[in-house]
Amino acid sequence: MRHEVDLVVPVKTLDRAKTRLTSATGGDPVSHAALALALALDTVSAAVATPAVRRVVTITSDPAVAAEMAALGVESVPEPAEPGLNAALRHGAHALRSTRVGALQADLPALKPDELQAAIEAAGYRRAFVADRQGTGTTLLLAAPGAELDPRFGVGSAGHHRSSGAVPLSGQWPTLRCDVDTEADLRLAFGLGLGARTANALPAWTT
Ligand SMILES: Nc1nc2c(ncn2[C@@H]2O[C@H](COP(=O)(O)OP(=O)(O)OP(=O)(O)O)[C@@H](O)[C@H]2O)c(=O)[nH]1
Ligand SMILES: C=C(OP(=O)(O)O)C(=O)O
Repeated sequence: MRHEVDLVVPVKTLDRAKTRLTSATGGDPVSHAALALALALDTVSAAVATPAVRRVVTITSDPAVAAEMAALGVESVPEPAEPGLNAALRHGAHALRSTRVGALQADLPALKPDELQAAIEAAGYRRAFVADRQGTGTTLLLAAPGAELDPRFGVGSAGHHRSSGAVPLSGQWPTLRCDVDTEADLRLAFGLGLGARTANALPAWTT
Protein backbone atom coordinates (compact mmCIF):
# COMPACT_ATOMS: atom_id res chain seq x y z
CA MET A 1 0.00 0.00 0.00
CA ARG A 2 1.10 3.59 -0.67
CA HIS A 3 2.49 5.43 2.37
CA GLU A 4 2.85 2.29 4.50
CA VAL A 5 4.86 2.64 7.73
CA ASP A 6 6.10 0.47 10.57
CA LEU A 7 5.71 2.15 13.95
CA VAL A 8 7.84 2.02 17.08
CA VAL A 9 5.92 2.72 20.30
CA PRO A 10 8.00 3.31 23.47
CA VAL A 11 6.54 2.16 26.79
CA LYS A 12 8.37 2.70 30.08
CA THR A 13 8.21 0.03 32.76
CA LEU A 14 4.85 0.52 34.44
CA ASP A 15 6.25 1.30 37.89
CA ARG A 16 8.11 4.32 36.42
CA ALA A 17 5.55 5.45 33.85
CA LYS A 18 3.18 8.40 33.90
CA THR A 19 4.26 9.88 37.23
CA ARG A 20 2.39 13.13 36.47
CA LEU A 21 -0.86 11.13 36.34
CA THR A 22 -0.61 9.74 39.86
CA SER A 23 -3.55 11.82 41.12
CA ALA A 24 -5.98 10.24 38.62
CA THR A 25 -5.83 6.92 40.46
CA GLY A 26 -5.64 8.29 43.99
CA GLY A 27 -2.00 7.31 44.43
CA ASP A 28 -2.68 3.56 44.43
CA PRO A 29 0.28 1.91 42.62
CA VAL A 30 -1.73 -1.06 41.30
CA SER A 31 -4.41 1.19 39.79
CA HIS A 32 -1.71 3.49 38.46
CA ALA A 33 0.11 0.65 36.67
CA ALA A 34 -3.22 -0.56 35.26
CA LEU A 35 -3.95 2.93 33.91
CA ALA A 36 -0.47 3.32 32.38
CA LEU A 37 -0.87 -0.07 30.70
CA ALA A 38 -4.39 0.76 29.46
CA LEU A 39 -3.18 4.01 27.86
CA ALA A 40 -0.54 2.09 25.91
CA LEU A 41 -2.88 -0.75 24.90
CA ASP A 42 -5.55 1.63 23.60
CA THR A 43 -2.93 3.58 21.65
CA VAL A 44 -1.44 0.46 20.12
CA SER A 45 -4.88 -1.01 19.31
CA ALA A 46 -5.73 2.11 17.32
CA ALA A 47 -2.36 2.00 15.54
CA VAL A 48 -2.85 -1.66 14.61
CA ALA A 49 -6.30 -0.81 13.20
CA THR A 50 -4.85 1.89 10.90
CA PRO A 51 -4.62 0.69 7.28
CA ALA A 52 -1.34 2.53 6.53
CA VAL A 53 0.36 0.93 9.56
CA ARG A 54 1.95 -2.33 8.45
CA ARG A 55 3.50 -3.32 11.76
CA VAL A 56 3.80 -2.05 15.34
CA VAL A 57 6.64 -2.87 17.71
CA THR A 58 6.81 -1.66 21.29
CA ILE A 59 10.11 -0.89 23.01
CA THR A 60 9.80 -1.90 26.61
CA SER A 61 11.62 -3.80 29.31
CA ASP A 62 8.43 -4.51 31.21
CA PRO A 63 7.36 -8.17 30.88
CA ALA A 64 3.75 -7.31 31.77
CA VAL A 65 3.61 -4.79 28.94
CA ALA A 66 5.25 -7.23 26.51
CA ALA A 67 2.75 -10.00 27.45
CA GLU A 68 -0.27 -7.74 26.96
CA MET A 69 1.10 -6.46 23.65
CA ALA A 70 1.68 -10.04 22.49
CA ALA A 71 -2.00 -10.71 23.14
CA LEU A 72 -2.72 -7.95 20.60
CA GLY A 73 -0.30 -9.59 18.15
CA VAL A 74 2.32 -6.91 18.76
CA GLU A 75 5.98 -7.76 19.25
CA SER A 76 8.11 -6.06 21.91
CA VAL A 77 11.82 -5.33 21.81
CA PRO A 78 13.74 -4.80 25.08
CA GLU A 79 15.32 -1.41 25.70
CA PRO A 80 18.97 -0.98 24.70
CA ALA A 81 21.78 -0.47 27.20
CA GLU A 82 21.85 3.25 26.39
CA PRO A 83 19.15 4.88 28.55
CA GLY A 84 16.48 7.32 27.45
CA LEU A 85 13.54 7.67 25.11
CA ASN A 86 15.44 8.61 21.94
CA ALA A 87 17.92 5.76 22.36
CA ALA A 88 14.98 3.36 22.79
CA LEU A 89 13.36 4.70 19.62
CA ARG A 90 16.57 4.47 17.57
CA HIS A 91 17.05 0.91 18.78
CA GLY A 92 13.46 -0.02 17.87
CA ALA A 93 13.70 1.61 14.45
CA HIS A 94 16.86 -0.38 13.66
CA ALA A 95 15.28 -3.60 14.92
CA LEU A 96 12.39 -3.11 12.50
CA ARG A 97 14.66 -2.94 9.42
CA SER A 98 11.75 -1.36 7.57
CA THR A 99 11.54 0.67 4.42
CA ARG A 100 9.79 3.34 6.39
CA VAL A 101 9.61 3.83 10.16
CA GLY A 102 7.79 6.13 12.52
CA ALA A 103 7.53 6.73 16.26
CA LEU A 104 4.19 7.03 18.01
CA GLN A 105 3.88 8.06 21.65
CA ALA A 106 2.12 5.48 23.84
CA ASP A 107 -0.14 7.90 25.69
CA LEU A 108 -2.88 8.62 23.13
CA PRO A 109 -5.87 6.77 24.66
CA ALA A 110 -8.51 8.47 22.50
CA LEU A 111 -6.61 7.88 19.24
CA LYS A 112 -8.82 7.21 16.22
CA PRO A 113 -7.33 5.19 13.36
CA ASP A 114 -8.83 7.63 10.81
CA GLU A 115 -6.74 10.46 12.22
CA LEU A 116 -3.51 8.46 12.23
CA GLN A 117 -4.25 7.35 8.67
CA ALA A 118 -4.86 10.94 7.57
CA ALA A 119 -1.59 12.12 9.14
CA ILE A 120 0.43 9.38 7.44
CA GLU A 121 -1.17 10.26 4.11
CA ALA A 122 -0.57 13.99 4.66
CA ALA A 123 3.14 13.33 5.26
CA GLY A 124 3.51 11.87 1.79
CA TYR A 125 7.10 10.68 1.56
CA ARG A 126 8.53 13.47 3.70
CA ARG A 127 10.07 13.28 7.17
CA ALA A 128 7.22 14.79 9.15
CA PHE A 129 5.74 15.14 12.61
CA VAL A 130 2.51 15.90 14.45
CA ALA A 131 2.79 18.26 17.42
CA ASP A 132 0.75 17.71 20.56
CA ARG A 133 -2.25 19.96 21.22
CA GLN A 134 -0.06 22.50 23.06
CA GLY A 135 2.23 22.68 20.01
CA THR A 136 5.42 22.02 21.98
CA GLY A 137 5.64 18.23 22.15
CA THR A 138 5.44 15.55 19.45
CA THR A 139 2.99 12.67 19.23
CA LEU A 140 4.03 11.17 15.87
CA LEU A 141 7.31 11.34 13.93
CA LEU A 142 7.60 9.75 10.48
CA ALA A 143 10.94 9.14 8.79
CA ALA A 144 11.26 9.60 5.05
CA PRO A 145 11.34 6.23 3.24
CA GLY A 146 14.77 4.62 3.51
CA ALA A 147 16.01 7.28 5.94
CA GLU A 148 16.85 7.31 9.64
CA LEU A 149 14.15 8.25 12.16
CA ASP A 150 16.48 10.71 13.96
CA PRO A 151 14.14 11.11 16.98
CA ARG A 152 14.43 14.24 19.10
CA PHE A 153 11.71 13.63 21.68
CA GLY A 154 11.77 15.38 25.04
CA VAL A 155 10.97 18.89 26.23
CA GLY A 156 10.29 21.17 23.24
CA SER A 157 10.50 18.27 20.78
CA ALA A 158 8.20 19.90 18.20
CA GLY A 159 10.75 22.70 17.77
CA HIS A 160 13.62 20.20 17.65
CA HIS A 161 11.88 18.08 15.01
CA ARG A 162 11.11 21.17 12.96
CA SER A 163 14.64 22.53 13.16
CA SER A 164 16.06 19.13 12.19
CA GLY A 165 14.10 19.36 8.93
CA ALA A 166 10.87 17.47 9.69
CA VAL A 167 7.72 18.98 8.23
CA PRO A 168 5.03 19.94 10.77
CA LEU A 169 1.69 18.42 9.74
CA SER A 170 -1.18 20.80 10.23
CA GLY A 171 -4.33 18.65 10.28
CA GLN A 172 -6.73 19.05 13.20
CA TRP A 173 -6.57 15.43 14.41
CA PRO A 174 -7.60 16.11 18.04
CA THR A 175 -7.23 12.50 19.15
CA LEU A 176 -3.74 12.20 17.63
CA ARG A 177 -2.67 15.41 19.33
CA CYS A 178 -4.15 14.57 22.76
CA ASP A 179 -1.24 12.98 24.63
CA VAL A 180 -2.04 12.33 28.27
CA ASP A 181 0.53 13.51 30.78
CA THR A 182 -1.72 14.98 33.49
CA GLU A 183 -5.19 14.49 34.91
CA ALA A 184 -6.33 17.56 32.92
CA ASP A 185 -5.14 15.86 29.71
CA LEU A 186 -6.99 12.71 30.73
CA ARG A 187 -10.21 14.71 31.12
CA LEU A 188 -9.76 16.13 27.63
CA ALA A 189 -9.17 12.64 26.23
CA PHE A 190 -12.28 11.47 28.09
CA GLY A 191 -14.24 14.17 26.26
CA LEU A 192 -12.90 12.94 22.90
CA GLY A 193 -13.82 9.34 23.71
CA LEU A 194 -11.39 7.09 25.58
CA GLY A 195 -10.45 3.65 24.34
CA ALA A 196 -12.20 0.81 26.15
CA ARG A 197 -9.26 -0.24 28.31
CA THR A 198 -8.58 3.24 29.62
CA ALA A 199 -12.30 3.77 30.28
CA ASN A 200 -12.33 0.51 32.27
CA ALA A 201 -9.28 1.61 34.26
CA LEU A 202 -11.20 4.72 35.35
CA PRO A 203 -14.48 3.27 36.64
CA ALA A 204 -15.21 6.30 38.82
CA TRP A 205 -15.20 8.53 35.75
CA THR A 206 -17.49 6.46 33.63
CA THR A 207 -20.30 5.58 36.00
N1 LIG B 1 10.95 2.48 26.30
C1 LIG B 1 11.00 3.71 26.83
N2 LIG B 1 9.91 4.49 26.74
C2 LIG B 1 9.99 5.73 27.30
C3 LIG B 1 11.13 6.20 27.97
N3 LIG B 1 10.87 7.46 28.41
C4 LIG B 1 9.62 7.75 28.04
N4 LIG B 1 9.07 6.69 27.38
C5 LIG B 1 7.74 6.61 26.78
O1 LIG B 1 7.62 7.73 25.91
C6 LIG B 1 6.30 8.26 25.94
C7 LIG B 1 6.37 9.74 26.30
O2 LIG B 1 6.91 9.91 27.59
P1 LIG B 1 6.18 10.81 28.66
O3 LIG B 1 4.96 11.44 28.09
O4 LIG B 1 7.19 11.71 29.27
O5 LIG B 1 5.68 9.70 29.68
P2 LIG B 1 6.24 9.26 31.07
O6 LIG B 1 7.73 9.45 31.11
O7 LIG B 1 5.71 7.90 31.32
O8 LIG B 1 5.49 10.28 32.04
P3 LIG B 1 6.04 11.16 33.31
O9 LIG B 1 6.59 10.22 34.33
O10 LIG B 1 4.83 11.87 33.80
O11 LIG B 1 7.08 12.08 32.71
C8 LIG B 1 5.52 7.41 26.91
O12 LIG B 1 4.82 6.49 26.13
C9 LIG B 1 6.59 6.72 27.76
O13 LIG B 1 6.19 5.43 28.18
C10 LIG B 1 12.26 5.33 28.05
O14 LIG B 1 13.31 5.65 28.61
N5 LIG B 1 12.14 4.10 27.47
C1 LIG C 1 8.59 13.26 25.26
C2 LIG C 1 7.57 13.97 24.85
O1 LIG C 1 6.37 13.84 25.47
P1 LIG C 1 5.77 14.61 26.72
O2 LIG C 1 5.81 16.05 26.37
O3 LIG C 1 4.41 14.02 26.68
O4 LIG C 1 6.59 14.24 27.90
C3 LIG C 1 7.63 14.81 23.63
O5 LIG C 1 6.60 15.44 23.30
O6 LIG C 1 8.66 14.87 22.98
